[in-house]
Parts: sequence; structure tokens; C-alpha cells
Amino acid sequence: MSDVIDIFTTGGTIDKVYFDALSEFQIGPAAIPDMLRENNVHVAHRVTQLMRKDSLELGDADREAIRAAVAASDASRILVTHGTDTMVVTGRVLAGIAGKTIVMTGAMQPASVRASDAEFNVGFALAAVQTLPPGVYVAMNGMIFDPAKTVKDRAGARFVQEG
Ligand SMILES: NC(=O)C[C@H](N)C(=O)O
Repeated sequence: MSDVIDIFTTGGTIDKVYFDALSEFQIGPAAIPDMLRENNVHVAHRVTQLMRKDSLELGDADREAIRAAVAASDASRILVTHGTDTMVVTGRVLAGIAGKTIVMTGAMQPASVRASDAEFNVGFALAAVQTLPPGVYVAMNGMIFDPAKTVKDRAGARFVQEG
């Protein structure tokens, strides 16, 4: 097992950037490498961009590809950045990968805009992945959630534990 934190990016709003010519947001390159460098983060890590998709567009094959990448990693600590709309769906697919701490995070606002929750969530998730025992977690807005018992409250722009 490697001590390096494997970071897999999949897209989602965290990676959206504004394309002026089209007057719309599209998913750009992964935001996390610049974010970690600018914040002077020296935790050993490597970043792999798996896909650039809004999580509403992820299908079963995409989720299996994410699962395969996580399962194949030699790291015991894995961070997955992901769109928030279906983060818990992918989290449930990742359940059952034994012996790894897998933390998912994302953002309600793109990392490229000023009032974004992206840096806070990534910092929080980076702490969580280094301290939590093996399992799959959603780390968002200062809270840790079990994807099996969590839903996104779209109106409230937050995650909510069920039951
Ligand atoms: N905040 C987000 O990431 C929402 C976006 N539609 C997604 O799930 O990819």
C-alpha cells in the first residue's frame, strides 16, 4: 500500500469554468492541482482526471470506471471530486471496496468563482481522508456523511442525513 493520497477527479460543478463565447459554464480541467499548489499543500498526492462530466450525466459504466480506478489504486487513502447531484449514488457504488478510506467531495459553486465552497470542501476532505478509518464518506460543508443514508437537499444547497 502506498502512503500517497490518490485523488480522482470526475467533473461536477467544482470544475466548471465560464466560457464567455457561449455564455455558459462548462467543465474544464480539474481545479484541484492549482488549488493544492496555491494553498501550499505538501501532503504526498497524485491527481488523475478520470472524466469531465456533470454528475447528472454519469451512467452505470462511468460509475463502474470510477470504482475500478479506486479499487485498482495502490493507495489506502483516496479522494474523489465529484458533482454533488449524484455524489451519494457513486458513493454507494464504491461501498464494499475493503481496506481503503474513500472520501468524496465537490462544490455547490465552481472553484473558478469567488464565492465558492470548493477550497473549504477540498481542505476539509483532505483532512478527513487522512484521519477517518476505512469506509466511504461524503465530506461536504464541514460535515461527514454516510452515502447510504444521505440525500442532497437541492433547495437548501446542502446534504442531509436521512433517518
Ligand atoms: N454542484 C454540482 O456539482 C451540481 C452538478 N449538477 C453536478 O452534480 O455535477
